[in-house]
This record gives sequence, C-alpha cells and structure tokens, in this order.
Amino acid sequence: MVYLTRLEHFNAAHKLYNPNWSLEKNEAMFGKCANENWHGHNYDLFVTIKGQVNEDTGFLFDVKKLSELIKIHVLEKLDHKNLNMDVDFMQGKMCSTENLAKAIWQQLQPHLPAEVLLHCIKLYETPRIYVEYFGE
Ligand SMILES: Nc1nc2c(c(=O)[nH]1)N=C([C@H](O)[C@H](O)COP(=O)(O)OP(=O)(O)OP(=O)(O)O)CN2
Repeated sequence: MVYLTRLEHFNAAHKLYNPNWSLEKNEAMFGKCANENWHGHNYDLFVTIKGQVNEDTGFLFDVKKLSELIKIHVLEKLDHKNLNMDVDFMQGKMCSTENLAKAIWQQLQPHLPAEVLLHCIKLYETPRIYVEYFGE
C-alpha cells in the first residue's frame, strides 16, 4: 500500500456562531471568532489517497488528475467564499475546521476512481491549527 498526498490551498471567510445560542453564549464559546466577527483564513488542504502502484505507470494515481478533481469538486466551491453563506454543503453546519474537513471528504470521495481510496483529509486553518479526518 502506497500513500500519496497533494497539497492545495484556498482562502475563505467565516464566523463561528450557533443560532440556537444567545450572543453571550456564542461569545463565551467562540471568543473573537463569534457572532458578527467575520474573518478569513488561508487554508492548506492535504489530500492523501492510498492504493497499489500501477506497474506500467509507476503511479498510484496521476497526482495532476487528483489536483484537478480537488479543484473542480472542492476548491471552486470554497476559494474566496464565505463558508457560512456561500457554500451549499456547509449550510446548517458550524463552520469549524472539523466540519469543513469532514465535508471536503464527502465532496471529493465519490469522484475518485474505484481503485483509489481516500485515506485522509488534513486541513490547516492556521499554521498552528489543523484537523485530520480519516472518514470514520
Ligand atoms: N476545535 C476548534 N477550535 C477552534 C476552531 C476550530 O475550527 N476548531 N477555530 C477557531 C477560530 O476559527 C479561530 O479563528 C482560530 O484562529 P486564531 O485564533 O488566529 O488561531 P491561532 O491559534 O493559530 O492563533 P494565535 O494567534 O496563536 O491564537 C478557534 N478554535
């Protein structure tokens, strides 16, 4: 089994706000990210796939094709967007790094060829905060 990773990048805005809570409770939980405090992040997205190496190509999967799939199914929906307002697959969800990583998996996984398994979505919200999601 070989693991292959492609790093992509996008910028997006969000706020952390639970509409079922008071402003005070949101502020207490989410601090400077809460309520009307819209702010942006430079996200780094690591997509890791796994599988067997093809003897003819030496590739698990052409990483340029992987990049293209990520662009079409993930980045075009997220880059320079407001996660809370513009992104259909984040509607009704808290726009945390955890939920975004899980949603990216759900967006991408159905578009990978059968012989390629998605192993991990690793998403950096800041250089010091990241989430890894393994699809479970
Ligand atoms: N479990 C989670 N906790 C937090 C998340 C998250 O997605 N999951 N997100 C945030 C905020 O989005 C916040 O904007 C993080 O940015 P920041 O405070 O700038 O984070 P850093 O720790 O990298 O910056 P410092 O300056 O070092 O504090 C908060 N929590």
